[in-house]
Amino acid sequence: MIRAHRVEDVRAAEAAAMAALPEGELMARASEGLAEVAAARLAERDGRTVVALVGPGNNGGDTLYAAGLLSEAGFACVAVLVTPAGRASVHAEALAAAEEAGVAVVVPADDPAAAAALVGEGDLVLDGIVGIGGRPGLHDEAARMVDAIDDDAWVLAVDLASGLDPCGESGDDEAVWADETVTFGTPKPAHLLPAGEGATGRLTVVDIGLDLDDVPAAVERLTYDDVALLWPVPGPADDKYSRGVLGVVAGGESYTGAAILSVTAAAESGAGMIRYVGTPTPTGLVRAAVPEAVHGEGRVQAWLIGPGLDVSAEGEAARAQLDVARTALASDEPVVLDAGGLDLLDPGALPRTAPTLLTPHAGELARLLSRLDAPSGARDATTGETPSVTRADVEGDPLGHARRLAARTGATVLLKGSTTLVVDPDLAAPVRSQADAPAWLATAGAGDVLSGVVGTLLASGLKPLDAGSLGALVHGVTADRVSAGGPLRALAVAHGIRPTVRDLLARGRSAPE
Ligand SMILES: NC(=O)C1=CN([C@@H]2O[C@H](COP(=O)(O)OP(=O)(O)OC[C@H]3O[C@@H](n4cnc5c(N)ncnc54)[C@H](O)[C@@H]3O)[C@@H](O)[C@H]2O)[C@@H](O)CC1
Ligand SMILES: Nc1ncnc2c1ncn2[C@@H]1O[C@H](COP(=O)(O)OP(=O)(O)O)[C@@H](O)[C@H]1O
Ligand SMILES: [K+]
Repeated sequence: MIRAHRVEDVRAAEAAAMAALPEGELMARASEGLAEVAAARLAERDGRTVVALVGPGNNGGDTLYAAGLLSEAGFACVAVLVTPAGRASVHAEALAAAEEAGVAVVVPADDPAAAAALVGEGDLVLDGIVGIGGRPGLHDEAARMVDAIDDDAWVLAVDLASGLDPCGESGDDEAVWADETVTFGTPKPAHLLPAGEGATGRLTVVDIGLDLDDVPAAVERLTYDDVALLWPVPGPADDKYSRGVLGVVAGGESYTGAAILSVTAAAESGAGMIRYVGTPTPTGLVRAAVPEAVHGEGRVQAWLIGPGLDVSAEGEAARAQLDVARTALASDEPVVLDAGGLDLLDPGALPRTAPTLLTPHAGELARLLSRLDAPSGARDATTGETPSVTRADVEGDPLGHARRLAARTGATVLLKGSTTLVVDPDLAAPVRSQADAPAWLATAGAGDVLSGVVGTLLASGLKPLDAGSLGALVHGVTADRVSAGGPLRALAVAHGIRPTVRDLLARGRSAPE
């Protein structure tokens, strides 16, 4: 698992490490690690010239020391001091060391055009303007130098792309857009959250000896090796019931395909048993496509409610299906609520007592929050009234809105997107953030497949945070394999889950202790 820590926890760990080390040792470790990565990238790209953009704090200090090491290694290095008071406001010892090592020093205020021209010559640019002490945004002079970076240069952000909010709460509108970030000790939240990861680029962590093992993370990302740790693997004493029965209320006469996709994905994920509840057309299709599923109500360990479900459908069969969904929601069984099922959430019946996982995309989350916010609880985007929350609002601040929905409902919220966030209703718990899928997965029916995977995991007894994030990881990795760089269809992703889980489990078995 990749764990990103809060800035205050990083600072405390740095202070503890510094107290036990000779002065300057931590910064030396950071700058040596940074210079090593920079030298490797220069060698890969046959680069010779290094431009270091240097700000006023320790981030600039790291960068100056690294520039000195690169100069000693034979690269042509220029330090551009993007600080209001030029030389006077940069890390003095680091500046002296850099100059001693042969780094040329330029103050843009003296001649902005000449400084910009020099910046444009860098094969590799070290962004050392600000790190974890930075506020979002760049001042004008820094922005001018960043604009002068050549399109072909490799931009290496030091600790954090300058201009980002280190906490990853606010956007990246004015940040440096790095090809790679070399961070120290541990990732920071901005590296893993939608508000920062685009500007972060490839993430490389340099170990500087911080001890954060027992410090709770702010953001977590599951990796391949977590599959073997978390995936429910049956033992000799298991039977189909003990492994977890998943009830699926999905599909209707309008959207028949969603039922097949979610039930297929559940079967491919290894559900002990699937009980499907549908209307006649999807029922016939599920019988043909997934003969393993049984039909009708019965005891389950979790319900998946909603893919392709039309809550306004009329007719006896649709009403009977919706009755099952409402009874399941009112029960004390775990529930995954997806797509149309989200419309069944009754604000008066929240929070549910049992584990509950909501799996909206941005538009569904906006619609649900708008409905829950409305005084009557009845307003809906489809009525023509202006919703209080729009899709654009959610896309502008996905984490904030996922947290808001989790707080409002007491449920775990999985917000789908190119980065999928899973937020626990205990807002102090780490946020899970998964970004494993190719953009080819943005295709109709992909969400139905995800719901079948997470439903199976919830039925097997995983808590919603694990079920959601593990499901998103496996869904994304499967999509990547199925796509192999080209188009994919949702049904192919569903069929790819079984071999993907098998291979990820085998990887866990062969991993060294
Ligand atoms: N604390 C430590 O022991 C270590 C810190 N390290 C480095 O130190 C960095 C943190 O250093 P600092 O706490 O000095 O903070 P930074 O160097 O990140 O920046 C703080 C300075 O930048 C100014 N500033 C903030 N936002 C700005 C903006 N948007 N535009 C322009 N100026 C802005 C502040 O007024 C302050 O002077 C880390 O990111 C890391 O690179 C590493 O050397 C490892 C050890
Ligand atoms: N740009 C993207 N890159 C990677 N994955 C994406 C991207 N856009 C969407 N996804 C993923 O594709 C799936 C789409 O789900 P959803 O919007 O519910 O589709 P549908 O309702 O048609 O099934 C989600 O798992 C989401 O995380
Ligand atoms: K930086």
